[in-house]
Amino acid sequence: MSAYIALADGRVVEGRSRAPGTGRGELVFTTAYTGYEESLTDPSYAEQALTFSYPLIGNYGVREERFESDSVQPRVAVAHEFTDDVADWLEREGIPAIDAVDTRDLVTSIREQGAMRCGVAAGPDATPEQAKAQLEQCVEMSEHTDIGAQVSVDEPQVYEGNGLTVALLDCGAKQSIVDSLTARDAEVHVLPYDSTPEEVAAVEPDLVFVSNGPGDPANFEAAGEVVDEFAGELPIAGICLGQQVVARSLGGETEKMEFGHRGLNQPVRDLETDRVIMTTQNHGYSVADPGELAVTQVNVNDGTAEGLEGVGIDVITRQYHPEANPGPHDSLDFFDDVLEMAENHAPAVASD
Ligand SMILES: NC(=O)CC[C@H](N)C(=O)O
Repeated sequence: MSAYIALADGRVVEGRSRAPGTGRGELVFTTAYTGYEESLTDPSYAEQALTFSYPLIGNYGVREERFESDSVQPRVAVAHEFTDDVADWLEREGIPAIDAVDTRDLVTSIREQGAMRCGVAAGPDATPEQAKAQLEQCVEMSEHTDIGAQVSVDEPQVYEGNGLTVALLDCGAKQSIVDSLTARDAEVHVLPYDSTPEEVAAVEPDLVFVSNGPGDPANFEAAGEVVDEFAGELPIAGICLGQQVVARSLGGETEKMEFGHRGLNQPVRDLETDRVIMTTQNHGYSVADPGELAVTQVNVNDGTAEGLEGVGIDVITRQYHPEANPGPHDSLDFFDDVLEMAENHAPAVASD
């Protein structure tokens, strides 16, 4: 069965349909060699077409306990070869999947021209024209202004715990972030991405935590207002989109990267200890100006900001994914550090 990927550069790439349908999104690639279940369920991939550069995807099956959310998040999946397990899963989820593609060539195009819009058509009756029609409807990432609503909870959800209370602004949070906090006894209130400062204050948090999420951080204004309201008063943490939202709110700026960082072996140097750790990443924007915050960690490959900290205020953020899933566990201590910051933040814990 045939499949077509129409690229914004005018090319149409032919492959084999492994799950039928049409779709569109920003074509990006990940170099992750494991963790396809986690990547395919990571809400940060919403509105994207995900290409795996690793040639065989699916060789250890599909197990729900490894999912980061309850559905497949990219709009399209592309690989050199998908196993039947993964192809069947994507078909059940209605996500077009295409393999038998020269992914080395596709990745080279993305590296040279940047992440680009694409449209796909896959299945017995698929035609290049259908793929091109999808491409025509495909908008730039920053134009998905309602993307938060697609991935956030509608109503607050509470994970009970005996420790500190965390208000987690769910901009498309991975389950592992919640799990990393509850594993450290925190009571986690997962709040809608557009919660007001009053709604956040109502849970009496010891820590405000802005999650990862898809698309342009400029489209998460409400989360920025929460940060603006509480910075200096309550400790603040952020991961990935969370770092970007926090930086923007505190006088910084973000910019779109050429093709982003997506993989499991991005080296990050801590400027204080000079130690290098391997990190999991999945982002297409970066913090170009940290505003009031100090850059404490940088990417060894391109020098982009990987960690930010407050100067005189309790803020710690990371551009990479300390929760891993998939990927290395080098930076799990981030969760200990932010909870310690919250524990030591003098006015946060009421003494009746
Ligand atoms: N994983 C994330 O949180 C991604 C953040 C943002 N959507 C980006 O692409 O940069």
